[in-house]
Amino acid sequence: MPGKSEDRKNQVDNKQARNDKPQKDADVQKEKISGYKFSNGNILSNKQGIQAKNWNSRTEKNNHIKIEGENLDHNQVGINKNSKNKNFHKKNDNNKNDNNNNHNKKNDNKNKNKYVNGKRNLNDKPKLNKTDKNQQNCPVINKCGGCQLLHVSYEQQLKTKQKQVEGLLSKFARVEPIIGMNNPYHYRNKVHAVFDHDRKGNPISGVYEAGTHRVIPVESCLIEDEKADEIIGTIRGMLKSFKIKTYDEDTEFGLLRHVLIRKGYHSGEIMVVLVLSSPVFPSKNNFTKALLKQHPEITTIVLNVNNKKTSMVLGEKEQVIYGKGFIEDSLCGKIFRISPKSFYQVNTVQTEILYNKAIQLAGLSGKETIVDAYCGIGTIGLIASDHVNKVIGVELNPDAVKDAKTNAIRNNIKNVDFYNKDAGEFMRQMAVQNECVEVVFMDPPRAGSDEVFLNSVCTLAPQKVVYISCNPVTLERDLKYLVKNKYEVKRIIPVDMFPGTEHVETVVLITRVKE
Ligand SMILES: C[S@@+](CC[C@H](N)C(=O)[O-])C[C@H]1O[C@@H](n2cnc3c(N)ncnc32)[C@H](O)[C@@H]1O
Repeated sequence: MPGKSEDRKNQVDNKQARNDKPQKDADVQKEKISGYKFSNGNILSNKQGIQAKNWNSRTEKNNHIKIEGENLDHNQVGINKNSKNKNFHKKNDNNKNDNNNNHNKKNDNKNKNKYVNGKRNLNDKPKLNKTDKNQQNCPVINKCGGCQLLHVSYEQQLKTKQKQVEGLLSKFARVEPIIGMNNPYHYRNKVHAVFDHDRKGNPISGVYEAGTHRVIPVESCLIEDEKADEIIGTIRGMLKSFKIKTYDEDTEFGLLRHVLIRKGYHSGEIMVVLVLSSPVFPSKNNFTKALLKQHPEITTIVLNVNNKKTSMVLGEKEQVIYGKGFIEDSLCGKIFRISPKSFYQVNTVQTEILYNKAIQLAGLSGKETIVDAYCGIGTIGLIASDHVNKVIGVELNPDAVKDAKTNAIRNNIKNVDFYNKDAGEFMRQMAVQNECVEVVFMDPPRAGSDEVFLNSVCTLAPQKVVYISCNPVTLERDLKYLVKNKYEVKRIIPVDMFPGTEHVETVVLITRVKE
C-alpha cells in the first residue's frame, strides 16, 4: 500500500451507516458550492479558504511553488491547464512536437525546474513562507521524497487530489467532494526508520534519500506518530553505550538495520520491531530493560532477523523478547490483532470513515451473503458482519488469513469464513459453483484487480460491488471493465488517507444494471 499515513477519534455510527440513502439534491448542491468535506463532517469552504490548522499556506502567498492553472496528475506529472497542448503531461514527451513545445515555451520554462521527466523535481526547493505563524516546516522535504504534496497547503492538496480523481473517474459518475482530515499531521500509526552511521561513525536513523540508499537523518516527521519518532530517537541514543553497531549495506557489517514501530490509535499499545542482521543480540536483556525504563508505554518488543542483501525491511525469523508479539487496536468497534508483518491501514481515523462509508454504500439489509475480497486481516468483512447474513473473506497472504481467523474468534463473530487463496481464482470457483452473492467488497493492492476476478464478478452477478482503491488509475481500468459488462457506477467518494503525499483512496459503489 502506498504511501505513509492519524488525528483520529471520529467513529462513525454504524446505525447511521445502515440507513444510508443517496443524498438529496439540496445536500449535493450544498457540497458542490462549499467544497471539501472533513472527517468530522465540516465543510471546507473554497471561498473562505479555510486552512486546516497548522498547514502552511505558502502556495497561496508565495509564487515559488504556486500551482495555479496547473494540476498534478496521478503520477505527479504536471498538467498545464492554461496550455493548449493536451500532451504536456506526457512523460519524456518534450521533443516530439516542436510546435507545441514552442507554444508552451513560457509555461515550460516556468515549470522547467518543477518537473523532471514529468515527476516533481526534488531539487526545486520550495521556499517557505516565513510570515505564516502556523506553518510547520519539514527540514528534509527536498530529500525524502515521501511527501510529494507537503509543500502546498492542505486545502490545495485536497483540491489536487479531487482533480486527479475527477480527471480519471468523472466519466463514470459525479465525483463527490473528497473527505479530508481535520488534523492532517502525525497520522501514521506505522513508522519505519532505517539505521546507518555518519562519517564519524555516529549512529543515524531516518529515511532513504529519494531514489538512493543514502540515509537522511530524520528526528521527527510531520506525518508520523510523534511517540514512535521519540522511541526511535531513544533507541538511537542508546546504541553507543550498548556498543551496538548500525548495519552497513556496503560492508554488510553491523547489527541494527531498521526499527519498525506500530501504535494502536485507540488502544495506545506500542510494538517495537528491531530488525537485526543476526539473531545474536548480546545485550538483549539489558537493552530491553533500559528501553522500557525510558518508554514504559511500549507493550511488546520483537526481534526480526533480516540477514539478506535486500531492500525488504523485514526478514522471515522473529523472536518476541517482551510482551505478546503483536498489538491490538479497535477499528469501527471491533478488535484487531496486528502482527509485525500484517497489512493494516496506516491512518486509523480515515480508515474508520472509509470503511463505514463502504458499508453504508452497500445499503445492507442483514440478509446478504457478502464477499470481502483481498481481505487482509479481515477488517472490512468483520466490521460488516453485524449487518449481513454471511461473510466470505479471501486473501493471498497466509499470515493475514491466520490473523483474520483469530480476529473473528476475538470478536466472537461466527458468520464469517476466511480462505487463503488468490482472489481471482477463488471467485472463478464460486462462479463455477453458481454461488449466490449479493455484495462484493473488493480492496485490491495498487495494481488493482485482474480479469479473472472481474469476469467472475460479472458471472456471479452480485447486485452491488463496493470497490475500495488506493490507485485511481487501476480503479479506472477496472471500472471500465465492469461498466462494459452490465454494471453502472453510482457513487464515487475520494477519501484522503495519506495527507502530505500524492496518494488518494477512493470508494466506489457499482450496481448491476437492471435487465
Ligand atoms: C489494500 S490491501 C487491503 C487489505 C484489507 N482489505 C484492509 O483494508 O486491511 C490488499 C490486500 O490484498 C492482498 N492480495 C494481493 N494480491 C492478492 C490476490 N491475488 N488475491 C488475494 N489477495 C491478494 C494483499 O495481501 C493485501 O492484504
